[in-house]
Amino acid sequence: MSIPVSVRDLRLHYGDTVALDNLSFELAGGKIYGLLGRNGSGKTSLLSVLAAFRRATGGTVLVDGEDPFENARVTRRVCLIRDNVDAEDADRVGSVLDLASRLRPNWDADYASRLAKQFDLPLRKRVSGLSRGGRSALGVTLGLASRAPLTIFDESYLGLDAPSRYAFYQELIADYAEHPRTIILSTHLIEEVANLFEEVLILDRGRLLVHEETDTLRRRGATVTGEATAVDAFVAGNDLEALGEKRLGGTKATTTYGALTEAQRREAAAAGLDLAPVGLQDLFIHLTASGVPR
Ligand SMILES: Nc1ncnc2c1ncn2[C@@H]1O[C@H](COP(=O)(O)OP(=O)(O)OP(=O)(O)O)[C@@H](O)[C@H]1O
Repeated sequence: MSIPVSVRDLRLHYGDTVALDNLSFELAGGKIYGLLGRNGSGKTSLLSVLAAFRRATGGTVLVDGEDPFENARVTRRVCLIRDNVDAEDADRVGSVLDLASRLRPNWDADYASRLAKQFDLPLRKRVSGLSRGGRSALGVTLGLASRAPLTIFDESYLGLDAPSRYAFYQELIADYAEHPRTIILSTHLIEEVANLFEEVLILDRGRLLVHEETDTLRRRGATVTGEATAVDAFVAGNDLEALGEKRLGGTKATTTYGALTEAQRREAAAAGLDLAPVGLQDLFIHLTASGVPR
């Protein structure tokens, strides 16, 4: 039920603004992908092209092997949930779900009802009367219950409060395990969702900066923890770039950038230091900071 995505030399311009600049990548599908990037890096533009909401200026986009633009066979199998959920303001929430049940081939009505209850969706209320959290809850319900082979959440759950966001993450993982599909999440809440991502793409000013498995990406850095002087000696002795540090009494944890060699790992162990993969957010901040050599 999952579908692959292939992007070659994709360009998208809005007048003089270059939103996407020769992007190329392949998603095999059947995974949860994280799409990260600073404000204005092109995430929404990319996702809009994948879901055929916009036509590319140049390059090739294949979703399940076909150009998605004005291609109903593909678009009915792609569900993009945007920040401000696409629903008529005058419609009642219940009618929006009804409409989705008619448009979405894999719609699961029982699951939609269960999600509506879980997220306290007021079915009789008009969309215009929903709070920001209510709009996000509607988006999440539409996105999950659609079970579209390519499901995309573009920051659409950020209006939910923390308990509801965690409920969404749990639902996503549980439903994805039972009904595997290709899922892309764009987010600024990196640490919260990092564990969901099997692969991560980072956009930077319209270009693809990183496309890697999450575990591989995390090994681009390390958190070195132990007795403070030993940590400092290890970091300085190996000429490691420190991204940040935390101290607690005589103990220190320094986040470093750069993959460690086996010899360095052995040296750390011999010095009584613990090594852990680095947090995705720390890496993201480092990689997308202006002035950092790439
Ligand atoms: N409709 C539009 N008209 C003109 N420029 C646009 C339009 N939509 C986006 N842009 C520009 O294209 C670039 C990419 O924007 P996009 O919304 O895709 O980025 P984003 O990564 O989703 O940003 P954010 O994280 O802030 O939502 C930005 O420079 C933005 O100003």
